Amino acid sequence: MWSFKVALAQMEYQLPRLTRMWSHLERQAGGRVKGMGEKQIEVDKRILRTQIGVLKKELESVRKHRKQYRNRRTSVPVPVVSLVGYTNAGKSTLLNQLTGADVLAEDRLFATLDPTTRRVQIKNGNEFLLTDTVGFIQKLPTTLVAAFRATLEEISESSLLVHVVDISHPLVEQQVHAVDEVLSELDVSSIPRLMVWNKVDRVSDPKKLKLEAERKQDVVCVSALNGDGLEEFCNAVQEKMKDSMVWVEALVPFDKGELLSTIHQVGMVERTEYTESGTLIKAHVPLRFARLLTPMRQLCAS
Ligand SMILES: Nc1nc2c(ncn2[C@@H]2O[C@H](COP(=O)(O)OP(=O)(O)OP(=O)(O)O)[C@@H](O)[C@H]2O)c(=O)[nH]1
Ligand SMILES: [Mg+2]
Repeated sequence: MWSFKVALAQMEYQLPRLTRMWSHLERQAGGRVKGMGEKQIEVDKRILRTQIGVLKKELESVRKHRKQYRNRRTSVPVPVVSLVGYTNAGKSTLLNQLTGADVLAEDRLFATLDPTTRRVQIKNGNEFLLTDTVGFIQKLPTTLVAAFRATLEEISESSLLVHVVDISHPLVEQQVHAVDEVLSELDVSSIPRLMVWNKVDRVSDPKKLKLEAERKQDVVCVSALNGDGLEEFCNAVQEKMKDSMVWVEALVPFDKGELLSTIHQVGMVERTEYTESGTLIKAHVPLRFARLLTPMRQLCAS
C-alpha cells in the first residue's frame, strides 16, 4: 500500500521531466524521427496524467479485492496470463477484445476480481485469466522502478507473460528494450514469454510483417482493434502455457467429479480412462494444481 502511494507521488514528480527524456531520445534516433519527440511527449504526458488518475481510483478497489482474489485464485488454479508492455501498446484493447464487456456474470466463480483481470474462454473449453498491467515508460528512474514493483509484483505469479508491442510505432525497438529492462528488474526470468506485434492494421505491409513474425519464435501478429489474429494468439498462448505445466497421471475417485472438470478447464488433458476405482487422467496441469493432485498421484502409482 505504501509503495503504491510512492508510485503515485513519483509519477506526479515524473511528469515535467518527460520533456528531457524525449529530446534525448530524439537525438539518439539521429533525427530520423524529427518532431516525433514533441508529439510523443504530449501523448506521454496525457497518458501519465490519465494513469495517475486511474491509479488513484484503482488503489482503493485493488486493495480491497486483492487479498480475496488471491485466496480464490490459489484454491481454483486457473492459469494466469499477464499482459505487459510499453504504455499505449494496446494491452487494454487486447483484453477487452478477447473478453467482451460483460464477461463477468455474477454467478461466475471469479465474479469479484481485481478490476484488471478477466477470464478468457478458448474454443476447446480451456480457459485462463488475463491480467492487464500498468504500462511501462522509457528510462524509468531506479526509484520509480522500485515503486512500480508493487503494482507489478503479481505478474511473478503468472504462467505466461505476454509482451504487447505497438509494431507500428517508429520507436518500437527502444520501447521493447525499455520493457525488457523493467522485466529484468523483476523476478520473472523463469516465466515463459510470448510477444505480440499489435496494430498490424497500421503498418504499410502487413503480409511482410506476418512472414517476419512467422520466422521468429514466439511472436504473433494481431490487431487488437479489429480482432485480426486473435485466434492464433489464443492458440499460441495455449502452446506456450504447456511450458509452465507439469505432466500428471492421477486416479481421481468418482466422488470428485468437480475436480475432474477443473482439470479439464485448467489443464490440457491427453487421455481419460474409466476404471473401477475412479477416472484415470493423464494431462498437463499447472504446477500449483499438480500439488493438489499429489495424493491421487500416489494412489495411481500403487
Ligand atoms: N490501429 C490500431 N490501434 C490500436 C490497436 N490496439 C490498440 N490501439 C489503440 O491504441 C491506443 C492505446 O491502446 P490501449 O489499449 O489503451 O493501450 P495500453 O497498452 O493499455 O496502454 P497503457 O494502459 O497506457 O499501458 C488506443 O487508442 C487504442 O484504440 C490496434 O490493433 N490497431
Ligand atoms: Mg491499459
